Amino acid sequence: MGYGLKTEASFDGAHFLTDYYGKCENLHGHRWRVVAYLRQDGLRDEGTMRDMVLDFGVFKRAVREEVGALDHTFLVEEGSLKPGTLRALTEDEGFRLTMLPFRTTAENLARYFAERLLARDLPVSQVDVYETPLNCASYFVE
Ligand SMILES: Nc1nc2c(c(=O)[nH]1)N=C([C@H](O)[C@H](O)COP(=O)(O)OP(=O)(O)OP(=O)(O)O)CN2
Repeated sequence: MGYGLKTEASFDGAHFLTDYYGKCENLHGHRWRVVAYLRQDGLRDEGTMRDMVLDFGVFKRAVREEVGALDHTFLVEEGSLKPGTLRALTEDEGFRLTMLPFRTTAENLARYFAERLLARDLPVSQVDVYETPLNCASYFVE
């Protein structure tokens, strides 16, 4: 028993999968769709958020901020590009990179967003990341 909220945001970006043998080893782009779920046993009992899990406005702003931070960036797994390549992309070309300490799979991105939202004290229960309209990975918070 309990209550849930759901909201979503999307971001455009580029990535490639390290150690992947197939087309995804090449640099390519996605419009990633991120769906976040909150779950709580009871509702707030006082104040502006009485009888809510959380104000939708607070929830959607948090998700938009976390997701928007990656928008129009190149998601790069740390250690996957040579230092000279990184320098050329950032210093010479001025491209915006998001360095991540994991392989940039939809599964890892779902966990990444869940952890970022949990760090904001939101009662996150699940994050889904759609890499394409039909393919989705989920991370569940126990
Ligand atoms: N479990 C996962 N599998 C794959 C991931 C992933 O994150 N988790 N990622 C990829 C690639 O990033 C790739 O871009 C997406 O793969 P794919 O479904 O093959 O791409 P398309 O939808 O463009 O394929 P179509 O050929 O158009 O069907 C691979 N796997």
